[in-house]
Amino acid sequence: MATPLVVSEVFKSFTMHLRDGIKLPVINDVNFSVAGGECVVLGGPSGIGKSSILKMLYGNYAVDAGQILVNHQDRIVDIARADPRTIIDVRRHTMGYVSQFLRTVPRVPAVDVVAEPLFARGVDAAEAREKASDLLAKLNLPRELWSLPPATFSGGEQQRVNIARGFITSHRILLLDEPTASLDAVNRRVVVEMIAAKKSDGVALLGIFHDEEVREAVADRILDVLEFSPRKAAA
Ligand SMILES: Nc1ncnc2c1ncn2[C@@H]1O[C@H](COP(=O)(O)OP(=O)(O)OP(=O)(O)O)[C@@H](O)[C@H]1O
Repeated sequence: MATPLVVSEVFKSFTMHLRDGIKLPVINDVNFSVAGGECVVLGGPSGIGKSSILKMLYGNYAVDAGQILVNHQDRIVDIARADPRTIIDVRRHTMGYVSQFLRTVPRVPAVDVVAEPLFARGVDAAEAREKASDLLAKLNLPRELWSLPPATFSGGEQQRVNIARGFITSHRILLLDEPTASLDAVNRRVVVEMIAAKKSDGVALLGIFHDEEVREAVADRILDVLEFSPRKAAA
């Protein structure tokens, strides 16, 4: 089977249109791949470009040059050049993303927020809700919250809903942007176990973890993003 994710010669800069079009180079010549069953962690100092890399991979940020090759339903898709419809299809079937914050939808109960990626894939609603409930129980979200919209939940409760939503599918690639930032020690351990289970299932994981204990527990490899920094080249 082809490698799930291959990033090759990627460059990214931000153009500040309100500041005379000043160009801020962020990363140069990014090269790495993530194999199935592997968890690669993006490391390096604050502001070096870790989140920007994840956002490019997920198709949220444009890429100046290079390729982001994703093995999607037995063909290779280059996210750097894919049209929006293809990117939506890749997100639905192949590549998941757990951001640090939940984007809450008014009036939708937590259990349906979690089950939604399965609804989108045509899974039976009762089956999807059962799987969502299992994940919310595993993440110790109080049962009385499951039927409520998450808008008023605490930061850690919202983050657990977000993690459950990101982990509910069997996507072959999972991008994790600080998924444990607002969690207590017990729930951090649950997430570490959930990541280990994804690895055993052959999922390719790429994440940012500022918590050193979590990073050490999940990382097969730490990629120092400083290596790709234009600041390094200028030093
Ligand atoms: N949308 C944007 N527009 C302009 N500049 C941006 C944008 N997003 C990020 N940047 C800049 O790109 C650089 C890298 O930011 P990024 O968030 O990727 O870093 P990071 O390594 O994830 O940082 P941290 O560990 O603090 O979260 C920063 O200098 C940031 O200001």
